[in-house]
Amino acid sequence: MELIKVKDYNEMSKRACSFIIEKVNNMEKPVLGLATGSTPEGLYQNLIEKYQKQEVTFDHVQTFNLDEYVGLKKDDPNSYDYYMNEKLFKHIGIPREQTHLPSGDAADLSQEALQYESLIQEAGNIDVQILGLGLNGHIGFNEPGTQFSSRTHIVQLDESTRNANARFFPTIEDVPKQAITMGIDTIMQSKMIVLLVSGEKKANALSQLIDGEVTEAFPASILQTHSNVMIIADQAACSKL
Ligand SMILES: O=P(O)(O)OC[C@H]1O[C@](O)(CO)[C@@H](O)[C@@H]1O
Repeated sequence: MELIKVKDYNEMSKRACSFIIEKVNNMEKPVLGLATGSTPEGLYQNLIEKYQKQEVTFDHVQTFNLDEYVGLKKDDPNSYDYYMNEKLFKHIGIPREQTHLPSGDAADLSQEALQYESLIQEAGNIDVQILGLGLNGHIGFNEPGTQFSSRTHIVQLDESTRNANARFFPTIEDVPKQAITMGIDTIMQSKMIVLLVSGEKKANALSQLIDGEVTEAFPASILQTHSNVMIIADQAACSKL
């Protein structure tokens, strides 16, 4: 794993943006894996600015998001579909049919999970997967205890994850209890992984990811075994290393 230490959130976002643009501009058909949460918002803002300055285009790009809440419709302001559209897709001229998220309101969620896996394979797998880091070591919505061999599946969200994400919802009761997420093995099949980590509250998790044992009790620890991982982390997040 390569660790790039940067000053703060802005630097992290800019660094990630330059890296993605370099890939997108130099690949014929790049396949990007995207994440939600607060961490990548700065990256997406930077990408929008670069698009507006005509330094990058996205019409040849396909995207696959990590996860989606179960039970929310695409137009629900708390769905990840809505988040991605508002914070990135509608600003960068990417054809919506080239963007993919698992559908959290599919009638048959198991079938949806299988189909999502097939779509990723058909696209030739993910070239660069952007990841955030959960406080408990989750990646995507793969909570502690998830098998490393997992593929796209339905998960019960930990109370700690529901609490951490409650800030986006009117009340904690409104936070869904389930999600559909790429599995750990799905994420690990990405050719490259870029993990973004910012803030002091992530410092313990980052230290455990880098120096802890590889265990299903801390899902992100599996990244130690991937051959091409770049971590871009700010000073606060690196404070326990
Ligand atoms: O970036 P945040 O908001 O700290 O979230 C970290 C991770 O947790 C999730 O939001 C899921 O809880 C992921 O999508 C994200 O990568």
